[in-house]
Amino acid sequence: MAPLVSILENPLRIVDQLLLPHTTQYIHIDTVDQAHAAIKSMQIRGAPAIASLAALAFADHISRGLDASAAFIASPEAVRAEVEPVLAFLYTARPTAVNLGAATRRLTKTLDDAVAGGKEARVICEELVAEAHKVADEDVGRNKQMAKWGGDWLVERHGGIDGLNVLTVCNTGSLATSGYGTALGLITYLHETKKLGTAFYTQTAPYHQGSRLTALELQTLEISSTMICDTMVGSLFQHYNIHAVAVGADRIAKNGDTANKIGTYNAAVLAARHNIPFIVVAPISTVDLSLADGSGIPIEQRPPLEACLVRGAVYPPNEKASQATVMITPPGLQGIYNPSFDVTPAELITAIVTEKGVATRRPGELVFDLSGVV
Ligand SMILES: CSC[C@@H](O)[C@@H](O)C(=O)COP(=O)(O)O
Repeated sequence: MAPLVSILENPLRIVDQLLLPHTTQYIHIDTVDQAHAAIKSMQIRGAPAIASLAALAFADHISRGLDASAAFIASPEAVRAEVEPVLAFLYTARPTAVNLGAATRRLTKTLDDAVAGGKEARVICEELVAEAHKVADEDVGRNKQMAKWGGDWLVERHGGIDGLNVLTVCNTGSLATSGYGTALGLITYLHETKKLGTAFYTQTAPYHQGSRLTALELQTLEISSTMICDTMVGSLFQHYNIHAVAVGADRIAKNGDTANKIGTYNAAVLAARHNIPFIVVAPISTVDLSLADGSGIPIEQRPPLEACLVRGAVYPPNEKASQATVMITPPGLQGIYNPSFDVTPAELITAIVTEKGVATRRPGELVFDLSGVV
């Protein structure tokens, strides 16, 4: 079966990830406001995918202005007055994934360079649209590159054996990117090169990116897989031969400390206890060299209610009500901790894979120096 697609263009649409895996419904994104709301509500999620959607919604906004000869085409200053608030607004949609900020900064630089180069307003807008499309289009190619770097590195580390069992957390596949995926891309590459044994994945409560989205992607790709509850990682490591943990990232500090989906840190601590390589797979746009370490990474706190609810299909199947959201806590429960991400310290990470290659820590060092990688 064809891989799932998170974003379709012309007209811009996204698959509503709140309804997956039981309903596949594409929703139109006609405005920057709709893109912001879709990212915030997690109808689309995954650090690269939200950067791609923000860039494409921005491109559509500018294109519509060009087609309609909008007032902001009047001068370079008017373009700037239009563009800067739109980019600043998109950047506020979710705080931890730095790719969104990397995309908005990249587009701001395109604007600055074009204005400094004395270009006329229409040309500046055309360059902005082209650059925004590049943000989304580049993603698939670099994902395939990272998957190969990381997959080949892992196979070599294990002496070229087949049947590698890899655990992943959350969803980092086609749904979380413009296509192919990061950590799930590595798993897909191992499958394609016949080196994969089984892909294990956590359910990833409370949003269940694992049991709803990774499950669907692996099923669609016909990759041999096994789901575990988040609480079973230690048991898995005790009872199965797991050759690696591969995860994505929302932001990586200069020293390699990595923010990723809540539960990643637990898996990293247990992987270290069991001497299992722990691999982070993420594009360079995820590295934030402005942060020396992970203590400065903003961690998004999701609404407490999200941790009290489970969404899914009615079971056993019932024609009257196909989907339902149920509350699993007593009504009115107070005191709920619901951070969306945690930070895994660099010392627990064996390798960080970007499109430039595989970075490892120097022998005896607890941290990475990623300044040379970016
Ligand atoms: C290629 S996706 C990388 C990360 O964004 C992913 O691992 C993750 O943590 C996603 O979190 P989410 O809250 O679903 O957006």
